Amino acid sequence: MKPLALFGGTFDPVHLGHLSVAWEASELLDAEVRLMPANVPPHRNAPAASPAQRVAMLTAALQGQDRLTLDTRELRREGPSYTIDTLRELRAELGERPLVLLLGADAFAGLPSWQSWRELFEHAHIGVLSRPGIDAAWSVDLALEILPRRVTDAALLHELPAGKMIELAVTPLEISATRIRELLAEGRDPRYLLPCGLFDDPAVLDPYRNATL
Ligand SMILES: Nc1ncnc2c1ncn2[C@@H]1O[C@H](COP(=O)(O)OP(=O)(O)OP(=O)(O)O)[C@@H](O)[C@H]1O
Ligand SMILES: O=C(O)c1ccc[n+]([C@@H]2O[C@H](COP(=O)([O-])O)[C@@H](O)[C@H]2O)c1
Repeated sequence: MKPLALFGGTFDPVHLGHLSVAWEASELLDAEVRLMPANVPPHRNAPAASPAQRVAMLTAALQGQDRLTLDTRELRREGPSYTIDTLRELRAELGERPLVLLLGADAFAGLPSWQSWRELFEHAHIGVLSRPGIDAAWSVDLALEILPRRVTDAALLHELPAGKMIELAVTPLEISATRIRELLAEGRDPRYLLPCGLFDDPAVLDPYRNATL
């Protein structure tokens, strides 16, 4: 069965790195991919843009195609947006349909600090997206949990609802939201690091202009 893949993030703002790796993951996994903004990202400072502003940017970014869609379920939940809560909810909705949680290599390296992280595999597979500049070294905890779960054939993820891990070698794009926020705060214009839909409304990037970082 075709998997549903979830790509969670702060998206403060969404950039071409996010879109490109999500698009390639959808091709490599033959999966529907949903971008899912976190309301209160658990392990970082509050985003500069509000949930409504981040949704407006994501909506603009996703125009003109239907392979990548938006899932706003975490924005309806108060408190830290723990991924385990989202996966429990989705698993109850999906029955046996395969679910893949997509994580950049940096987020994946920090997985053992996530809420109930081992339980994530009861509800989903994990797809790890390569990211430039991120060392592939895993902590012992992570390696012990992951190595028995690792597969290289994406077709296996269509046959089981959850429990496997796959590494997805995507085109390296050294773009981060941090760098984009820095450029905008300096009064610069990171036009070609961002999806062109974000320039339809000049006010959409205001949360980052003249900001104190
Ligand atoms: N260029 C990229 N290549 C691969 N994965 C990425 C890239 N940018 C972001 N990701 C992944 O996208 C997910 C959401 O990331 P997030 O919204 O925090 O973006 P970010 O660019 O890492 O932001 P920030 O610089 O604010 O931390 C994470 O799993 C992250 O690892
Ligand atoms: O569940 C957790 O404990 C947890 C801890 C850190 C990050 N996450 C999720 O990981 C995704 C990427 O987070 P971030 O901070 O890199 O944007 C986003 O969906 C977060 O909600 C989840």
